[in-house]
Amino acid sequence: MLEVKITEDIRIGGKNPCFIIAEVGQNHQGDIEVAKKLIKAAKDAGANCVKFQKTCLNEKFTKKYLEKPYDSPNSWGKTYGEHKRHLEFSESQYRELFKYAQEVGILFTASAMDMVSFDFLVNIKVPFIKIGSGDSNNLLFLKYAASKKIPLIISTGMVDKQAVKTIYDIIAAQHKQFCLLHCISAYPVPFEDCNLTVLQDYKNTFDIPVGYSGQEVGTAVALGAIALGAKVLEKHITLDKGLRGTDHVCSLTPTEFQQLVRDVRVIEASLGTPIKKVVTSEIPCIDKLQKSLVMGCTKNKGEILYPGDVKIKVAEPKGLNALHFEDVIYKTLVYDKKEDEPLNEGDFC
Ligand SMILES: CC(=O)N[C@H](C=O)[C@@H](O)[C@H](O)[C@H](O)COP(=O)(O)O
Ligand SMILES: C=C(OP(=O)(O)O)C(=O)O
Repeated sequence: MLEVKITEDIRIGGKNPCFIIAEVGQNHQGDIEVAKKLIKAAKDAGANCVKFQKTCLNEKFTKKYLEKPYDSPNSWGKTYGEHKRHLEFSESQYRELFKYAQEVGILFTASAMDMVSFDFLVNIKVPFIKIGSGDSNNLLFLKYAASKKIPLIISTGMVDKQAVKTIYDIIAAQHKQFCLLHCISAYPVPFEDCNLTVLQDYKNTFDIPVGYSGQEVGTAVALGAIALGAKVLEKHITLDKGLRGTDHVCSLTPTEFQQLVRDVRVIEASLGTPIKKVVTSEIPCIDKLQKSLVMGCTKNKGEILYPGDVKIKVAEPKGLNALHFEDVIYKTLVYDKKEDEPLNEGDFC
């Protein structure tokens, strides 16, 4: 499988650990100090990257859409435009956050919600750009993004497999430095809609790293994604799930995020090899509790071992591994043997 190079030291895919993105999105409430707290929380939780959402409102939305009333407990204004303006950081605020993330020591990026935002992110030199599910049908934008040759992580919510193949073809025509994330765009996603096994299909279809962007509640599904081979994992992070905003409900607190990262690393370590074998750590238990072949009764040299004469027990010293039961019966004893004595190679012929 191809690897995607994010920095000199960080690659996605292959045998590299899963790349974990803490998605701040708009959980900063439009407050740069909250945004900084979330950057620090992402770093402390062990995420590889912290991500925001960069939008140029007039590029992403029509004027009419921005004038639409947004009457919702999650709203920051009377209209959708007012709401989004409250949540959008300026370019200089983005630079400040980028610098802060560098000071804290965590990769920083954003999803580009339109071409103007894409150019801005290229300009400030983020290591890669995320394209969210809102653009999974935006073939013009995808072509544009591909032409810029910057690594991309692309979510695939709100479209079917045919469209995902189209996304793949568009980017792959330019380069293969991109990942596709399985994603269901609902806030929160009901568990039965997560369709996590899509990841297996992505893995079988595409020769690039695939991952998961999860909008469901909690961490269990994300961990399932790791077991299914996700090489990128994105989850929202929040300081408080009770805050105003559409995404808090499906976000993780800093403590939960930290637990998630820890659990991801445990699962990765535990996936190991598909070849079933006895491993070194089992030897003490083999020595202590694995069963072996012993005499079921006392018999003398020259007598035949019938099935009822051989028993399988935990013994000290050990006899032959009990898997050899069939090899022993109907053989002739070459020594006298007492009940419970182990049976070893050389004891019969
Ligand atoms: C599809 C997409 O962009 N989804 C994003 C990423 O998950 C979300 O964060 C939205 O920006 C958010 O849910 C919008 O909420 P509101 O409409 O209340 O600002
Ligand atoms: C919408 C986004 O992502 P996703 O589709 O993965 O939720 C985003 O990153 O802005």
